Amino acid sequence: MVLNPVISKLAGKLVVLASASPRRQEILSNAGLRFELVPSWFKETLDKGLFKAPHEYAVETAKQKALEVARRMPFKHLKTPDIVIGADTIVTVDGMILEKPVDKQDAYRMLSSLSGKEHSVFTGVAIILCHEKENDEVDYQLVHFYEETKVKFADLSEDMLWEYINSGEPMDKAGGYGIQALGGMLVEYVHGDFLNVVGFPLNHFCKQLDMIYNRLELESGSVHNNGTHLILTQPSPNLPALSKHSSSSGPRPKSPSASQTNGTQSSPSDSPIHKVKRKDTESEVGESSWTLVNSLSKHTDDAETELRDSENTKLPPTTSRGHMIGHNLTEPEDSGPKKEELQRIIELMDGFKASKALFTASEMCVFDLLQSQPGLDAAQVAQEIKASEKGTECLLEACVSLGLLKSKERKYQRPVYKNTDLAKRFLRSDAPFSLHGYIQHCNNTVWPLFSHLESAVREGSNQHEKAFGKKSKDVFQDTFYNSQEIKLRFMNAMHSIAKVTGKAIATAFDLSRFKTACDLGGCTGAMAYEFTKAHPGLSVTVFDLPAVVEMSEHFHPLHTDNRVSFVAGDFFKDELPKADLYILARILHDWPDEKVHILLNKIADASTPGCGILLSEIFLDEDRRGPSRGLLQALSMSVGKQRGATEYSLLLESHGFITAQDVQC
Ligand SMILES: O=c1[nH]cc([C@@H]2O[C@H](COP(=O)(O)OP(=O)(O)OP(=O)(O)O)[C@@H](O)[C@H]2O)c(=O)[nH]1
Repeated sequence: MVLNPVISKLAGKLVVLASASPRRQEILSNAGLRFELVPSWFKETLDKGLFKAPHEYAVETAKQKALEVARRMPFKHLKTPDIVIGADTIVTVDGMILEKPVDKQDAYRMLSSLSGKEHSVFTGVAIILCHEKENDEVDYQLVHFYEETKVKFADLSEDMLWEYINSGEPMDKAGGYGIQALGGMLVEYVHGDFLNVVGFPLNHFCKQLDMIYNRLELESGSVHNNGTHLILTQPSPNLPALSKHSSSSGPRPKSPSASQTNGTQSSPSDSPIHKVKRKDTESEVGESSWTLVNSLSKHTDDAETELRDSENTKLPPTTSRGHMIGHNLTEPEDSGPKKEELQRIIELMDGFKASKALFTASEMCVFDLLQSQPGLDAAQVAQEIKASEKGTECLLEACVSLGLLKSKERKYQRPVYKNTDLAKRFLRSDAPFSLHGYIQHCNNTVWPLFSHLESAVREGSNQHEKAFGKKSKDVFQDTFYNSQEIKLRFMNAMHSIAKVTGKAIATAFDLSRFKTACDLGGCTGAMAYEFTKAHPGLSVTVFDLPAVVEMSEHFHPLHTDNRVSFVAGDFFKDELPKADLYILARILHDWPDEKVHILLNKIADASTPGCGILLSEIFLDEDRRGPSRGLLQALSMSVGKQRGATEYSLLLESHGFITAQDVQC
């Protein structure tokens, strides 16, 4: 029996703790985790000046410790672990990073700098999930996070300091003290996770395991954390007769009681669903980010977020590990371009080439072909897709470098190609989680719009006319979408996204009290089917434009479920079907505030107390500096608007809905 069910998810897996720290070993084994100990050989010598914030340094060191072990084990231990855990603890005070003291004098300098002051303890943690491939290569999926705890020291007399140093305790401990032993006597208070100070943030670790094993699993696989949030809201019980309000398009008067009822939100500890948490209060659990690393390349799509997050806590660079020399508060001299900086810029410059290679391979049905005929060489593929041999070879090689295809070298023969697991799961057109439709939309609609980005920025308007020769005001109703082919393509895109994300959205909240739902703009019904699959007592009405409903039949002939029905109408003009729960998945960002008010007004009119709205969108950070995915999408949006959680909550509140729960999935 283990107390935490997520720990039990690791039973039967080869879990490796890449740490020599006896405290980390003790914390994890006390929690019931069974692991093998392989201390990391990584030397903690990263240049602190490269990091904008101390936690970035701790996280990077943790990553390097874990990666070193993950890479070494298959060769030196002749086995590949399933999971490798690395950690690094540092102390920060007065703009300095303190690690383990190198000698007594160093310990004295550290401890006297902590005397009478509050300082921060950061532990960066890296969890590496290793996936062995058929060709003996290993793919590494990297999850990393950090935790911050504030600790205040009492004023320390010289006698106390030296007595403590002479005890020998400080020497192998970050900041020169061990809070769990004699060092505890020096401490006035601790704000945050105590075990984080000792060397391992167990609670945050379990939450991450939960994310990995319970929350992000999509049937047989997992999805990348992409910054999509959901809000579940319900009308404030203190607003009487919601449905009796006039249906004017303006906001309803805000109820002063609406925000008070927020106090009843469930807490992260008693529910898997996190309560609404603003960025400025998030430090209790720190930040987490996900990076996918394969054996050849590193996709750092969250690097930008990390750099942004760090800007609030700039540290001057220290010159050596944990030493207090070099209180340099001025900018360091520019020593020329750093490898990491250049790499980031090059990744950005090349990003469009990677996208276009993926789109082209997908359009030319390369992934479908290699699914039905794995092991073709470039000439055979070229013949099948009716393309030049030279061009095909380049495309196949590019796809290999992007982790979409695998190639096998053969003696005196040309290499042969087959799909990677990623391509099998997401890129072939008949895969259950196929993104083929969405990729086609990106290639044929989004790409042309982005090629006119400069005009869009200059003119502040959408570039449909330049890109497609047709003006577009209302993308869903105007001439551009009147073509059957384009409409079908758009529906295909929405269908594939709904299938990939639907289960996570449908299961993010406890919806057991809702019996009927209405998926507004529910398109092909893919999302509705995920809801009925996940909730046996729920019936869902898909409400969408007549032309969409008519064509939706193409998408669900095999999945007929009598709990999913379709109603045709315009949600801005027509009466909405009655339901206990209204689903708004990827809808509101398409519209300006005036239109959103019209729609929310109509939902409020159709609602009775106890009804809810489930909102799924990419939420911008409160400072609107991320996530990039949302901000980049905004560049090609015509009339819509990307918003943050607070902005959405205020819009909902102005129509009498309180934000009950917010969850990221
Ligand atoms: O109050 C306490 N604060 C810190 C510690 C221990 O300090 C070290 C921090 O060092 P690091 O993160 O570099 O880890 P290492 O010991 O070198 O082990 P690795 O092999 O994992 O690099 C850590 O051991 C904390 O437990 C403490 O005990 N009390």
